[in-house]
Amino acid sequence: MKPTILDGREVSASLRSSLQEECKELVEKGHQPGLAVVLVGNNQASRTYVNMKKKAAEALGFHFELIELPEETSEVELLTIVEQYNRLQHIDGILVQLPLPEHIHEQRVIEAISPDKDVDGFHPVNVGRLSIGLPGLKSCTPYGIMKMLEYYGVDLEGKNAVIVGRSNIVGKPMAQLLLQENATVTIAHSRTQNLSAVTKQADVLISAVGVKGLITKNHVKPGAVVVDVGMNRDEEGKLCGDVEYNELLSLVSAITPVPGGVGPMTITMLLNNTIEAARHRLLTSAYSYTSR
Ligand SMILES: Nc1nc2c(c(=O)[nH]1)N[C@@H](CN(C=O)c1ccc(C(=O)N[C@@H](CCC(=O)O)C(=O)O)cc1)CN2
Repeated sequence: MKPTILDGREVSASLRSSLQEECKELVEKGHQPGLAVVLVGNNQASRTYVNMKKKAAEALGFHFELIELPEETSEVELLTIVEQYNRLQHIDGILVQLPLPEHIHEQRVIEAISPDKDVDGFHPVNVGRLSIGLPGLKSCTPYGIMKMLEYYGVDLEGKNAVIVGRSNIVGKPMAQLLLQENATVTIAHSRTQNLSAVTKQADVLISAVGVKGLITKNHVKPGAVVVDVGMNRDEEGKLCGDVEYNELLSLVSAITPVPGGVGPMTITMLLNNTIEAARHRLLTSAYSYTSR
């Protein structure tokens, strides 16, 4: 039987149309959701992603500000800008595009963003809240994967979920989200012994490593659901994931393509988080929207 292709563009289109309605409601209440994105330096891929964020945010009706800073920007200058945006009442979400130039300490910058405006979900307060099941802003890529699995009706209850990769941005929050849905979760990583023996246990296998061709048919149990978070380039410069997609089509029950799988969900969940942040600030803060 043909596998279900987990189509991130389709899921994104559906979620974005609901988010557009939610944005309209907030505007009618007197507040336009505001997103500020900071781009430091000349990384071309980062510039592409930031432009995609701008286009998506404006299409929904958000107020969007792009703060472009030169490669030589110091950490102190960047921290000062983040602190300014923390105080701006018309800004609900702040995102600093990663990676940052090497002379800037990424974690210090992440921690400078107010947790209430941390639409990437990377601040330790949000990470901690996720780990104990409290509401908070969630990391966009794993949150998007959960939305995708929900859209396609993938049952997680009691299932073996194996995540390959233990990054703070994808692997670890992915584990927390799957655990919340009662999956039995394993995180494999670069020191895992006999990786294929571990991944073959997976009903749901998520690869978030960034190594082209890492996951082959020898790593996958027949009928598994496979989610590819990898963003790699092949010899011709074409975008590809961690998973040997074509080889797995006859083996799996569902699979994400690259491009067109997880990637679009990352930006959709950023939009979702900005709306969540705006709603939360509207409910909890005493500030007046007229003070903009
Ligand atoms: N502050 C952050 N920095 C980075 C994040 C992040 O979530 N927050 N994630 C990645 C890059 N990223 C968003 O910033 C991102 C990557 C890829 C896509 C995407 O839609 N990819 C498309 C293909 C696009 C292309 O052709 O190049 C796809 O997979 O279909 C969206 C967002 C690192 N930095």
